[in-house]
Order: sequence, then structure tokens, then C-alpha cells
Amino acid sequence: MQIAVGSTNPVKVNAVIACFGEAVEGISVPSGVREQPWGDEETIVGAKQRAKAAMEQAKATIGIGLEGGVQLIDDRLYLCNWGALVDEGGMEIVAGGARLPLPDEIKEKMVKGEELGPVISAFANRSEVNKKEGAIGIFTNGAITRTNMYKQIVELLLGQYHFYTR
Ligand SMILES: O=P(O)(O)OP(=O)(O)OP(=O)(O)OC[C@H]1O[C@@H](n2cnc3c(O)ncnc32)[C@H](O)[C@@H]1O
Repeated sequence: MQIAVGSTNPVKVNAVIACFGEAVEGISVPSGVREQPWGDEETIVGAKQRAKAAMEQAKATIGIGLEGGVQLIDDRLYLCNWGALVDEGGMEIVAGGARLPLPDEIKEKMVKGEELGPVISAFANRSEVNKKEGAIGIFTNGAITRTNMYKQIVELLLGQYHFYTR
């Protein structure tokens, strides 16, 4: 079984390797949504499109897409992450990740159209936070990293996949 992940971001590829082992290939594919998805719907679409594109491009058995977004709830900005798993038989599974509110100073920049990655890196004075502990790592003081969070999403995907294909 060959697993393709629709990203080369190490936090995403490593989360999938942690669940599936080494038969995992990370490939750069378009998400088909904005660079900065807003809200559950757009973030889910991005995850699904990454999963399908990765499976097709790599001619893999299973494709996995992981997408990071933000969402406004009651005037607060939250992290919003989704994953999708597709297989060559047409099965499609979706799962979501942990939520966390972001400080208002980050919200102010995001609503003006900035992207979360550079905004968090400037806030934390640390380069490429999106490829390291992630915003969730910064705001949990390292208790949950972006890789941990995506690993749980991949476990939710794989567990459901086993249930529906049993
Ligand atoms: O290489 P890809 O797979 O595109 O990974 P990415 O981290 O750049 O891209 P995403 O599509 O997952 O996220 C959309 C934007 O939100 C940023 N982002 C999402 N979650 C983040 C997090 O936990 N920490 C920092 N930036 C994050 C990310 O850097 C992008 O600017």
C-alpha cells in the first residue's frame, strides 16, 4: 500500500509517517482553495482536494490531505484544521482537529488579508513556525505541536477508514 500526502510540509508528512510508517510520500499539490482558507467549509475542500491530487499524482493507493485554516466564531479567531483521506475505490473520509482561539492582535492582521504563517512567525519572532511547532505549539507553550495535532487527525481518518472498510 502506497500513501501519498498532498504537501511537503514536514509537520504534515511526519504526522502521516507516524501513523502509516515509511511507505509515505509527500508531494506538493494545489489545494484548490485560497492560500489562507477561512472557515470549515473552505478548509475541508482544501483537505479533500489535496488528498485527491496527491493520490492521482503519485498513483498511490491512499491519498491524505491536511489543511490549516482560521475561523471567526463570535468575533474571536480560531485555528481550524481538517484532514481528508481518499482511496482508489472512491472512499472519502474527513476529520477535524483541535480548536484554539488566537489573540486579537493576530485576528486584526488576518482580517486585513494577511496569512497566518508569516503573522505567527512575526508574533513569535521565529521563522517558519508553520513547519515547526505551529500556532498551536506557540499558544499551548509546546504542550501540543502542529505535528501532534495532525497526527490525531490522521488517526481519526485511519480509524474511520478501518471501520467503514471492515
Ligand atoms: O506546505 P503546505 O502544505 O501548504 O503547508 P502550509 O502550512 O504552508 O499551509 P496550510 O494550507 O496548511 O495553511 C494555510 C496558511 O495558514 C498557515 N497556518 C496554518 N496553520 C498554522 C499553524 O498552526 N501555525 C502557523 N501557520 C499556520 C500556513 O502557514 C499558511 O499560511
